[in-house]
Amino acid sequence: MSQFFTTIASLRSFLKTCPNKDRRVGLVPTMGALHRGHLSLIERARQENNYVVVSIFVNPLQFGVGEDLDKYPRTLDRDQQLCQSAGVDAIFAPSAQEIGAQAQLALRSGITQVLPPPEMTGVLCGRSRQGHFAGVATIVTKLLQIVQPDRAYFGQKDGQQLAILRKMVKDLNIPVEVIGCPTVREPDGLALSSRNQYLDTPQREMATALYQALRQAAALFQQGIGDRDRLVAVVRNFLATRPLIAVEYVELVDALSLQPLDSVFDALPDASDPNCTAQASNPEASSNASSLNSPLSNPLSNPLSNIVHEDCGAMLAIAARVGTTRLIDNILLNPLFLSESKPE
Ligand SMILES: Nc1ncnc2c1ncn2[C@@H]1O[C@H](COP(=O)(O)OP(=O)(O)OP(=O)(O)O)[C@@H](O)[C@H]1O
Ligand SMILES: CC(C)(CO)[C@@H](O)C(=O)[O-]
Ligand code: BAL
Repeated sequence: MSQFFTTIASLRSFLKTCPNKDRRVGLVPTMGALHRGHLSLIERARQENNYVVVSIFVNPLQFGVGEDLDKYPRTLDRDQQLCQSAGVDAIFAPSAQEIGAQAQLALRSGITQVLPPPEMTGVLCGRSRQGHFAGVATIVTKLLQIVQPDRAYFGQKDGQQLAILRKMVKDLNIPVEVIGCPTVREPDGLALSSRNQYLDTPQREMATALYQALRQAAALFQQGIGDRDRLVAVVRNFLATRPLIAVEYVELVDALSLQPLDSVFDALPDASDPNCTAQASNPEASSNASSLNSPLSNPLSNPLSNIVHEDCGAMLAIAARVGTTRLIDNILLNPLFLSESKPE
């Protein structure tokens, strides 16, 4: 039975009743309107912890003025049922007042903020969504303080967010392990997203082009081409033929630092980062690897062969409007594997 909490005090009391010895708490932060992407995070948290907490909070701090805060889908009853079936122990669904985050940052929310480095927030989505990642970092810090989990789970679909939260946890010495989880897709490849609900039928059909375009670039990479301009061009050319799609950006960046790359092969591992230096013999990491059938995937001939963590390497990322709906997607390009769920 999933317990349901709307106050910080009641959630904390519940967590205190969980036996401390061998207690492992996994937190899955969400904005609700749960789908199979969220469920994959919950499933992973279930496997790795003995208590799973899911937070459901549509966070005003991370919405800009004119964005979709008011119309963002809110499906709490259904979310509760899904959490129940997925074996979630506690759902935390506070009001904005309870969490102390009533207003958007741009409207002077009056809250102490966590500001990620501008180098990471000034690129990709940060260019058009000013203040968004400060809003995310601030609320995630609050959730981590409230729940104090051992592990927190985030999707690779929001790759910039994942990189920024990894950096935040490291820089602020927050005692939690950030776990990145692969993007879950519809059978035609579209990344699951709560905002897909905004698409009408023609838009939904065309939205699948985002992933198809990324796959074109992945195919080029499989031939050993890591050059930024060529990878970006193949994505842009593919999308240019889709009238309902307006591209905001297509960029190749380092998946951890988010800095622009001229080539996939410039995404060198950070030797000080244990996430990036796990050996290829690590069975868990190796099992995530999907062969690229490329000479580059030969670990012996490849200087990046020790990069096995699923969100290291280069990230080829897209943001685009499909009609009026803004969608994002990305793939990881890494000589050893693509960290992607394949379309079913
Ligand atoms: N398709 C997906 N696969 C894996 N994880 C996902 C997927 N979609 C969302 N997530 C992850 O779920 C967590 C909660 O995301 P959120 O509630 O914003 O859902 P969303 O579908 O990303 O919504 P939005 O439409 O706002 O982008 C985030 O860590 C996000 O990366
Ligand atoms: C991490 C998060 C729950 C913070 O509000 C949100 O940005 C999301 O759903 O990705
Ligand atoms: N999953 C990211 C939430 C947002 O776009 O606000």
